[in-house]
Amino acid sequence: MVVETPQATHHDLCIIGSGSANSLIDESLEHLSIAQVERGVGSTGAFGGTCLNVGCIPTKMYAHPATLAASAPDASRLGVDLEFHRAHWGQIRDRIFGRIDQISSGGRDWRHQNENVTLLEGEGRFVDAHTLDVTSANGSTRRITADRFVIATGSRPRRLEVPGADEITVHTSDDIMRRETLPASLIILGGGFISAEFAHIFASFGTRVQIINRSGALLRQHDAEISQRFTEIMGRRLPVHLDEPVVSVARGGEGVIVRTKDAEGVEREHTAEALLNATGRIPNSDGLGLDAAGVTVENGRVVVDEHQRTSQPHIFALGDVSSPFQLKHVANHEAKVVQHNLLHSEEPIAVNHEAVPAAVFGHPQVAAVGLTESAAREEFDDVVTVTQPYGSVAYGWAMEDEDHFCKLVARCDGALLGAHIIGPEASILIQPLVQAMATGLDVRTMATGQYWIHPALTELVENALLALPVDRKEP
Ligand SMILES: Cc1cc2nc3c(=O)[nH]c(=O)nc-3n(C[C@H](O)[C@H](O)[C@H](O)COP(=O)(O)OP(=O)(O)OC[C@H]3O[C@@H](n4cnc5c(N)ncnc54)[C@H](O)[C@@H]3O)c2cc1C
Ligand SMILES: NC(=O)c1ccc[n+]([C@@H]2O[C@H](COP(=O)([O-])OP(=O)(O)OC[C@H]3O[C@@H](n4cnc5c(N)ncnc54)[C@H](O)[C@@H]3O)[C@@H](O)[C@H]2O)c1
Repeated sequence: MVVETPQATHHDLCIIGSGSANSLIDESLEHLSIAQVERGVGSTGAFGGTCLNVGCIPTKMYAHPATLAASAPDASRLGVDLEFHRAHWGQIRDRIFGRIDQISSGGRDWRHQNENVTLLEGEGRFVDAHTLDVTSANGSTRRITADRFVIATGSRPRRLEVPGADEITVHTSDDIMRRETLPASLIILGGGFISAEFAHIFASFGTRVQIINRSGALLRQHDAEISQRFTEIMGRRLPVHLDEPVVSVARGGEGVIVRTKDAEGVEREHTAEALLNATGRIPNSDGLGLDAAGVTVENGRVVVDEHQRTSQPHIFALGDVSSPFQLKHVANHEAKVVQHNLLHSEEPIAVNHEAVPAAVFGHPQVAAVGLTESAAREEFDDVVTVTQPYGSVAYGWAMEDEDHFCKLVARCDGALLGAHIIGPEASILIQPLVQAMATGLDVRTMATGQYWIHPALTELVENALLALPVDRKEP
């Protein structure tokens, strides 16, 4: 029920954010009066959050044509001459955002039509545990109160905090995809997911890309063998500067100059037309007035229990603002848990953060689930592993593959602890291994208890499972 007072409008539920929290609002919450607060994400201030507007979806819509463009050298190894002429950046960009922007604005219009939902377009900030001020772009503020809240404010790109950063254009994933032109050259700072995906996209389209990374390997959070192989392959494709922390940036050279200094004190200068900062994302917990609401924040993340409840039992949180995983499928799962717990507070369900997979849509792709070998060895003393090359199965012969592999980590009794794949279609090949971990299927039953289509690339997974030295007393 909406209650208007001279000071504030009261709602049953207030949801801050229109990303993953958007899926909370369906017919099951029709009986509630809901205020949804959204300030607009990215460079366009769009409705619908990161994944739709500036994250998963547009990046993969760029990565797919990039993979086509990058296939020419692979084809020539197989005796097929393909030639890459050029990427029509403007055409690709307009096709992608012509589709996405409509979905975003359609979602916003739909929300405005919902009878039980009031969409408040502005920045939310708690005044106390039940009161939120919403300040719109024109500076006007509306005050609302609510019985319960969901904080789903996501995360934002980390700012580059070195001298000179305020004087040049430092792109982030929020704005680089909407550039007017394809840059002739690009420096990418960071060696994680976003760096890997944008390096693939721009390098494939013909931009001279270089990566500058503070540490000694790319995708460092992955299993060490995967990280090492990915770093090697990227190093063959484009210049990768490792162990080079950035000390300053400036206008000059081809457009921007990035100065670095390594541990020995050696200073270097790199130049490119454009600069992309991809050094991580910060949860949007600051600026929300969470102190005033009595909501605990640790290391920037809103603290939640297994039911996604914050330190205030009537305030839930989900997604990048509170999750240890900044992944859309995790945020979606957490949203389902929150929805259930809003409706059934007497029988709350718990979140499941076991066997969370992730894929990097670079070239090559990388996909992983579960423990790395080193994490597994820290936890268990009977760890066995196998590293199975793509080139060891028939489809890998067809591809003349020499670079890529599947690595499995298990216990001697056949329990799968982790799976790591680098290579073509890794994001798809990982899924049966995710299923095995989620259902507790042991590696022998998985390998021998089903047909594996011959000679599909999935034989890579079958052979890796068969090669694992399980069922033995000793590792
Ligand atoms: C370039 C990129 C590529 C990615 N690719 C993938 C991928 O392939 N697969 C994958 O699983 N994950 C991917 N991710 C991660 C994924 O996008 C996020 O984990 C997910 O979108 C987080 O959802 P969320 O609901 O927590 O936040 P969001 O979707 O960001 O929603 C939060 C919303 O809250 C709004 N907001 C913030 N503060 C306030 C406030 N004070 N008042 C009002 N509104 C506010 C924001 O404007 C935003 O719309 C990618 C991320 C990026 C940046
Ligand atoms: N395919 C996907 O699922 C996908 C794609 C893109 C982003 N994401 C999500 O978004 C998150 C953010 O992506 P990201 O690539 O920005 O972060 P990341 O954590 O994957 O990588 C950040 C990189 O920046 C480096 N770094 C951090 N602080 C630095 C500093 N001060 N100076 C120099 N280097 C620094 C890190 O060492 C690392 O190499 C990812 O962790 C991921 O969860 C997912």
